[in-house]
Amino acid sequence: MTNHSKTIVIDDAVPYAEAIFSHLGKVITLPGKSINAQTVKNADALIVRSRTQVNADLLDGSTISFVGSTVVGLDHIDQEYLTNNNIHFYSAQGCNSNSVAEYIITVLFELAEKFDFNLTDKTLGIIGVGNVGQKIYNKAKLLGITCLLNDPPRLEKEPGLVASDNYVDLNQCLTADIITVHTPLTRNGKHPSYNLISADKLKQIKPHQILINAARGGVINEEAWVNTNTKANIIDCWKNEPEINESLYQSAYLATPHIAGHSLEAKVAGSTMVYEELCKTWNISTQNDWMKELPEQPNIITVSQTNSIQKALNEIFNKTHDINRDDAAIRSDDIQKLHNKYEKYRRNFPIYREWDQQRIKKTNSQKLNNLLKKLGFTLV
Ligand SMILES: NC(=O)c1ccc[n+]([C@@H]2O[C@H](COP(=O)([O-])OP(=O)(O)OC[C@H]3O[C@@H](n4cnc5c(N)ncnc54)[C@H](O)[C@@H]3O)[C@@H](O)[C@H]2O)c1
Ligand SMILES: O=C(O)[C@H](O)[C@H](O)COP(=O)(O)O
Repeated sequence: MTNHSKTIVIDDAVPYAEAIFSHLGKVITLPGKSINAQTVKNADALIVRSRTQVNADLLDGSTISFVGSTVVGLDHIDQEYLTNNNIHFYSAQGCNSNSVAEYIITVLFELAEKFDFNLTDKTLGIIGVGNVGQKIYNKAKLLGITCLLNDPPRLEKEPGLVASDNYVDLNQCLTADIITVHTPLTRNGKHPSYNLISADKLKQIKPHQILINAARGGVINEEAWVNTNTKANIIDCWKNEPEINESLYQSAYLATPHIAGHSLEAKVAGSTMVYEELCKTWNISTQNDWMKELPEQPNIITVSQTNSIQKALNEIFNKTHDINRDDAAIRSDDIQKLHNKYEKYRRNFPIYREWDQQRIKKTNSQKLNNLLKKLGFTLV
């Protein structure tokens, strides 16, 4: 039964918002950017993704006592303000890490195909080995890709990692053939990540190297990146989205509109994690009736050839999430059109499912079948 005494304002990009949250109170859904002081003034809970700045300007004078974020990045949340004002805050850490890891692995296989190299001959540098970075590392290891890892804050907490894994300093990590960044965007503290790959650091990059940013705009210095000669730039996260830097955009071999974490599983995990926390906070039992709204399993994937495992995997990854389609969807030489398409496409992003939801028709290669199982696919 709906509790009409409570009001919950929710970003309308939170999937199944009405179905999941409506038994807890009156649900008001709004585009994240349209959530303002007026719309939250008399509400009890606010549930955002990344497009709402949560701070004193938004919440001063409101009745909000719970803020939930169904995404991971925290750079849009003034957590100190929330603590000081006794507002309960919860964010769905880890909810989309597998989605981003699958995006990166898909990108790697696409690059290998395009530039005709063998991934097992390359090194992959992972900067930031948290939920996302660790999953990329685990998958890369299964696929025989050599990794260099960099995460000074994690090493301080777990010094034993140096001995057991390929942890290196940033300069060494920047020698990898392919470098991918997965730190949060932070400007303070002992290890700020803003401008981590600075103009100076970019001078170390050689023309055979590939740079990927699916973390946040600003971790790699964009102004210097535009003028850095690389083999390819892959960019999912940008400064000033959706008004992204035109020259950097044109330099990108693959440019996607901040969708690496947008699998259906990731979005649903973000929503349900916040939902469970809100139920706990309000001391209300959870319900799962809304789950009947989830779409059916995707169709079975068939692989057209198995002579090359790398090519077969590229085909399969592309069939689960077509990253070239995401790039093409926003491509435009007219920067204004690009900016418009950017936000529109990500807000209406086509549903895709993670590997563990996918069924593959058993191939005639036992090695490929084993690898697919280890990567989470079901063979039928
Ligand atoms: N493109 C997308 O759709 C998408 C999706 C999810 C997350 N993200 C971004 O990726 C970031 C990472 O996500 P996560 O779930 O792995 O977060 P996480 O907190 O689990 O991991 C971040 C890791 O980065 C490390 N780190 C912090 N500062 C560092 C520094 N200066 N140098 C090296 N390592 C550093 C931390 O120690 C931690 O291990 C998020 O904060 C978010 O901004 C983007
Ligand atoms: O930080 C995160 O979790 C991701 O960047 C997330 O995918 C972004 O959320 P969105 O912009 O879709 O609201």
